[in-house]
Amino acid sequence: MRSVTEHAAAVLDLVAPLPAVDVPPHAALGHVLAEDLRAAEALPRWDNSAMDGYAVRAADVATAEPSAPVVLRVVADLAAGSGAEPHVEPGTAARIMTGAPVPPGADAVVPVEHTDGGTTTVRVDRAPRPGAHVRRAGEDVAVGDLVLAAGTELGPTHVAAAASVNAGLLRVHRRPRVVVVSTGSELVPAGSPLRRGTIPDSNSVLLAAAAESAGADVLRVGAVTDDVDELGSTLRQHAATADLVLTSGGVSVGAYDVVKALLTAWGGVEFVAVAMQPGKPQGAGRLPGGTPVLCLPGNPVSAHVSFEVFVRPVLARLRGLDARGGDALARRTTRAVVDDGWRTPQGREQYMPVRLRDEDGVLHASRAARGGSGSHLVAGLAGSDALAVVPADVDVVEPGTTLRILRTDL
Ligand SMILES: Nc1nc2c(c(=O)[nH]1)N[C@H]1C(S)=C(S)[C@@H](COP(=O)(O)OP(=O)(O)OC[C@H]3O[C@@H](n4cnc5c(N)ncnc54)[C@H](O)[C@@H]3O)O[C@H]1N2
Ligand code: MOO
Repeated sequence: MRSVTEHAAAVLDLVAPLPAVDVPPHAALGHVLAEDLRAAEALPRWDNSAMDGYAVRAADVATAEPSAPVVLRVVADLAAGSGAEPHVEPGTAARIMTGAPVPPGADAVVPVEHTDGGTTTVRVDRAPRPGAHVRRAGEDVAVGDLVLAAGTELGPTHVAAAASVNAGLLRVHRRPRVVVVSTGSELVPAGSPLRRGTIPDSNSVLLAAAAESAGADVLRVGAVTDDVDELGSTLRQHAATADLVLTSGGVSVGAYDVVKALLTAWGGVEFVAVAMQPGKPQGAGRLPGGTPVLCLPGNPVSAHVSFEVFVRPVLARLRGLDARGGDALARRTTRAVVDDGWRTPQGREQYMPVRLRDEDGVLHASRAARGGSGSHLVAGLAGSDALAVVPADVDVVEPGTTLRILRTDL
């Protein structure tokens, strides 16, 4: 049997970061930056007012107080957006709004509350310190500063930072296009009438949602029957447009295990037993045109675990997250104390769906489904927010043990 680490490395080797494309900041959410973004403009671009009020020479009003106000002549009215550059000579002021460039000569802003609000002359009754309420050019970033590093997964604050330095386009990795196919003659779309023997296809729904939440654009083909020709034409039809194809089901030793039968005949895909539970039977390789394909086991919990352990890191690499040098999986791991014990198969690393609870800053994990580790317990899976990882050489997990936790809720 192949270890989890070996199989994870083998599937990662199938892909490389996708090429870069240019997208505007408002469309860049969730993309990964392909190049450093440096500031072409300082931010703020010019000294500007932090208050609605009057731009003054601080020395002119140094003695101002309510009982002895200083009167200045108002020489300009500067709204935000005004490009005017009036010179504020001694004895004068410019009315100014928040965000407007501070005019030459002025070195402080007096908030309107400390004046009479006049438009031809203004009475100032409080002395500002020099520099008061002036936002300095370049105090946020200077020209040439690094704003966002290559490899950053762009969230709302990142795209805002890019827009604020006036980036019209961002160089990001293209999002992966993932095709999801379920196999099994027992499968019908959720919501269809069921008869004895048929079940709803939950894996294509699971895997499509998981891939989308991991930053992919997904085409969910749905379910095909255990017919080699049907699967073959479906894969041929969609492989050309995909960066990654995910199948579920049909990879073990059954008489109708169609994925294994077809892709073994096509060549290019290796079917292996991985020392894990669930998720033992796995296929990985390439379709005839070269598109990477990962063939996950059909049991729903096995498909979920396989996605989290093998597919999510593959999507991270396609998206360009490698550039950060981090392991996509490592960032999602933590440790927790197990509340309930259970038996585990020896020689296979176990991934147990658990629910996490914070108790005085210590993370606790308990099994999410009453039945425990059964790889068919798909509804119970919805009550889990992580997978507890039990090392292969352990056969009993005692309550109170600390285990590595792979979070699936982040
Ligand atoms: N004789 C053996 N039988 C099995 C072995 C084995 O080693 N020897 N391994 C078991 C393990 S472990 C797993 S995991 C499964 C994997 O089998 P397949 O990938 O071939 O999956 P299927 O047989 O197609 O389906 C398994 C199970 O999952 C249900 N299923 C499949 N697809 C879906 C779907 N899209 N939505 C919901 N449920 C799905 C299917 O109805 C079966 O109940 O093999 C074991 N058997
Ligand atoms: O390995 Mo299977 O994936 O246990 O249910």
